[in-house]
Amino acid sequence: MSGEQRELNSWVFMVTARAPTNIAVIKYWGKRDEKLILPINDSISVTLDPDHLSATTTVAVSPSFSSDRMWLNGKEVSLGGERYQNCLREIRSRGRDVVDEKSGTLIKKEDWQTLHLHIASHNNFPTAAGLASSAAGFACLVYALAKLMDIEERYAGELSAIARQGSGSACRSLYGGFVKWDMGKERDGSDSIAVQLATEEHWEELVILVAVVSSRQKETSSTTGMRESVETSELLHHRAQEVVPKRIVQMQEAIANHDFASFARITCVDSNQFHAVCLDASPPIFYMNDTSHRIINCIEKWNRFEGTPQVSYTFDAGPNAVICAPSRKVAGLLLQRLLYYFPPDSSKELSSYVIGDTSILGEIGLKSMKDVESLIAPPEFRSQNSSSIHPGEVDYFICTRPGKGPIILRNEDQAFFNNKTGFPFRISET
Ligand SMILES: Nc1ncnc2c1ncn2[C@@H]1O[C@H](COP(=O)(O)OP(=O)(O)OP(=O)(O)O)[C@@H](O)[C@H]1O
Ligand SMILES: C[C@@](O)(CCOP(=O)(O)OP(=O)(O)O)CC(=O)O
Repeated sequence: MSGEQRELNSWVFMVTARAPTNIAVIKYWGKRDEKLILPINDSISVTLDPDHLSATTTVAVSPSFSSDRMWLNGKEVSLGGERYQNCLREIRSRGRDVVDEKSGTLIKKEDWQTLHLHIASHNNFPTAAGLASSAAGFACLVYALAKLMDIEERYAGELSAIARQGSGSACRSLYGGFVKWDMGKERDGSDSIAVQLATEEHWEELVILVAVVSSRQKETSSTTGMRESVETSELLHHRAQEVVPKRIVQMQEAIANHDFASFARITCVDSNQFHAVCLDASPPIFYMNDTSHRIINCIEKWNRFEGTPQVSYTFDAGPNAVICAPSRKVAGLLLQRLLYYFPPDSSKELSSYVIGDTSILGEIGLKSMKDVESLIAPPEFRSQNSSSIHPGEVDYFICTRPGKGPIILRNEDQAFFNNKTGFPFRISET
């Protein structure tokens, strides 16, 4: 940095971005390189609407900062972990000369190595509950820092390869719509990148419903679960070598052709195989719980009753279900079923039980809990008794859809730092 800028130590330059989560329909499970986070198979995901599930991150740089610091959901967290350090190092090495137009400050590219960063991020959904907070979080961090440092990709997917080093699934959150993560072949991971298969508009009729079964932190992290599966499950190797390559081709075709029946079939069997791999690990890993199994049962029964898949289900490393319907009409039928089987416990209002894009509720005439109480058993369950109703087992539902990739939020009111000090407005005491 030049002499006169060194004296003007008061400037703060910052950028705020928002990035979505994604849900895998062909799962990533298993690494061939733990440090670079290189997978043993390709995967495909749908990006979820950031209005309902996303991370928002402000990154700031100032000569007045004495160290790199990060606040996650209002609480200071350490940036010392290898994954944060790898992302920061990769991003810093690509930083370019930047002029902050407001203050006229010039940051030279070599300054990025010595200037410290402040990072504040908030998720609009529970962190570490198996709702891919790390995917949205690392995608957002890398995207925001790339804007701050004016980084241009030297090859398509370069930013996704950096986000991947934060959390594998994060690479897919750099794009909207339908995304494939190519496992790649190179040892340095440069070809292990995300590629957009289709934008969110390509199949915008899809409706996605997340059943949040438990928002508590899970027992086995994805990272540990994957490592133990690679080390002990024979099924995992068969899956990666024989099964996934075929499914990737079939899934790409299903997405390209809006073929919901194939999309749903592959999504369900792939989720089930991923959980079978976890069960095949030694000791076995359980991510789904009884409620998850009941949700699967309810959907399988409905699909079989109709003779063709009405909706798909998939579960990541946790008990929450992500259910996909081909249209608003079918999503309405799905919601009626789910609210019938899994009503809230008596204390909850409908408006806090179903959140996100709740317009479908109105379309099916559900305005209050009274309407939910008067729902009748769906035809495929008419022969059963009331023991198939499980009040209070689902925390809440999020109604969403395929969504767009990361964006920059230009309104200064959306930043988490005071633009004079570069420190958070509010710091949580907890
Ligand atoms: N907004 C964020 N910005 C940066 N890092 C984040 C953010 N949110 C979460 N993380 C990181 O991700 C970690 C949680 O990741 P973890 O894999 O345990 O949960 P998850 O992503 O919710 O679940 P899964 O990846 O299994 O779907 C946090 O401890 C934190 O390090
Ligand atoms: C089940 C999954 O959600 C696993 C996600 O694993 P992570 O990306 O969280 O794991 P790390 O790379 O170790 O951070 C399937 C998927 O998203 O493809």
